[in-house]
Amino acid sequence: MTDYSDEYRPRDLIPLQRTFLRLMVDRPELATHVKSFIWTLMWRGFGEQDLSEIDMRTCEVLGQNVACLDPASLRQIGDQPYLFRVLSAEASPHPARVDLRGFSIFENGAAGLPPPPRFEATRDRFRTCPFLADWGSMNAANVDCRARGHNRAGQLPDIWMEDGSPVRITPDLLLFHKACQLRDIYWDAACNTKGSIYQHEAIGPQSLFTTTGADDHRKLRKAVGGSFWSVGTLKKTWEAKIDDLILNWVRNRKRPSENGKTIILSNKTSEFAADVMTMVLFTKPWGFVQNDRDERGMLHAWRVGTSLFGLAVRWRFMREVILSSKLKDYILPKMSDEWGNGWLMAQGAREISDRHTKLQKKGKGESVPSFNDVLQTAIDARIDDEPLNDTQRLAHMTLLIQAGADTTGTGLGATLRLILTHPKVLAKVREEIATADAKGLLSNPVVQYDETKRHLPYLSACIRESLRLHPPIPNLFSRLVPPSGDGKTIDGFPIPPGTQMLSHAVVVQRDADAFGPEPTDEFRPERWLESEERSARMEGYMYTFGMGPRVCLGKELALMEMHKLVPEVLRRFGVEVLEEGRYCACGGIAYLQPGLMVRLTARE
Ligand code: HEM
Repeated sequence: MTDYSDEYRPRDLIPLQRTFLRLMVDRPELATHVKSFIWTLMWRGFGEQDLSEIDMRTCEVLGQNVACLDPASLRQIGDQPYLFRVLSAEASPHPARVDLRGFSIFENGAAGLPPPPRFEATRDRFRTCPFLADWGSMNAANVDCRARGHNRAGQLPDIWMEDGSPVRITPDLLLFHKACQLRDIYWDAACNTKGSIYQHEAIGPQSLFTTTGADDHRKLRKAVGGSFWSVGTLKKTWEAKIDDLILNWVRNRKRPSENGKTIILSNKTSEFAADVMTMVLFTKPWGFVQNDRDERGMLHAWRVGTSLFGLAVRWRFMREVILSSKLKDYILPKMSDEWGNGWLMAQGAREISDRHTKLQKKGKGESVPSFNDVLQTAIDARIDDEPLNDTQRLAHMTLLIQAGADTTGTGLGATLRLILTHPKVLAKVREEIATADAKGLLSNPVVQYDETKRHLPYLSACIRESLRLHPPIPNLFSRLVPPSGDGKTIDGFPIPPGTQMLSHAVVVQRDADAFGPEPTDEFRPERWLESEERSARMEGYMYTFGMGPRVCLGKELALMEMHKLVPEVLRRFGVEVLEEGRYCACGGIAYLQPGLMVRLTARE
């Protein structure tokens, strides 16, 4: 019998797995004892062809027995008949696994569609549309269903490897799911390059978010980031203006025609956040609050559009064929549109042009007020002493509205939903607000950011807990291990050069080692209040706003909005929840679907 021991080296997964397969081939009777088999890091040293052969072999030996079988090669999945054979075998792979792999944006992307089909439907989909299986580029979409699946109790946890080893989504893309692994991925300056799916023009010119190279990103971030986004500047320059918006928002809700009326509160919070963004960008908000509506359907278009956006960047066929043809005129938003993302871009362009006119007048000595908004910082920004051009400025403005409006709105809506649907939590929050109010610790008419943090610790804990449990951007943000070099080791796992590494907030923020011992899929604000030391440790594991050099630019702004509007809603209104909706992760973003439907009644 072959001696396998020389190839068996703990932690050295490749020889280990290779050896294991040889053992199974030699002694197929042992395969009946195998319950689950997942290839990990198996591709190193193999070409695609070899991988396919290895998979064939694996499926032959293990396909009939194991409950969870994960082949190694995923490219050209549609051309691999053995996969269908495995899928249709009696002992099929774990359905959640197949969901994860075989599930595309088509099934999963659009709101309102039925829940993800099990592998039967997935298999049918491949039969009819094998070209959908361009996994090399579409892979990332599929992890969305992990977030969704997680809500369907019991489906996903068992696909994680107990020892924390990464889950391979495609041959060169690894998903890490332990919170302790995050720092090694996102704080490593050598890996601050984003994967190639960000390099596309389907969504316009490069912005902070789509800049892939570490150096280019650093320069752009330095130019358009900076102290503007610090908590100190935001408080000094913008908090009073945000107060005005909150007062308007509250006034709308208190109008006789509105008081006691059924509303979708989570949509109203998004409208508020959208106006904060447009105000911070251009000084004068675009009217979401003033007109008490989703102006030009921008929020709606954003939610619907992210599925297309996801498809455009991840599906090579879409990106390279469809969007390079005339068809793109029918698919992508246009500046001539009267609504949605097209209108957003057109309005952004008008704001920029209007600003140039005003600055020219100022240059001629006319009386024009000074601006201290984001647009002004983009006009003043320099990269290597060169100003940005207007296309770059517009890309920046568009990105900020998209990145900061509905995301923060979802953060607000989800926090209110979780508080309102947990009666004990709600009672504690109300009591905390009432006590602080009675002591005169909360400003009137609008609570200040610092006051909530200092005097409403339980409410602050609710916000953190909501951001942990229901992150508004449950997306995959990949970083690249330098293609040349020795690769990298994370948590003891060797990662080959050229690998894309990523994580997912929904998954990682349920890691019991980081956020336990309380059940991590439950809303327990108390976990943040046990001790400062524990709370700081958990904060270090939070991935909701990303981490490292590409951490969210608007994190402090989003937190400020949440620490102001949430207490204001709860102290100004009685709230009857008519339909709580559900947290829905879709196309890389999340929102409440169909929404948090409530009746607000003004309190004296
Ligand atoms: C609760 C609300 C928000 C959440 C959950 C959130 C989440 C995130 C995450 C996870 C990233 C990191 C992406 C990566 O690693 O590549 C990010 C980046 C970014 N966010 Fe936010 N964000 C929020 C609000 C905002 C706001 C209000 C703004 C407005 C300024 C904003 C602007 C940005 C920008 C510009 C980036 C790209 C930063 C870079 O690559 O340098 N976000 N956000």
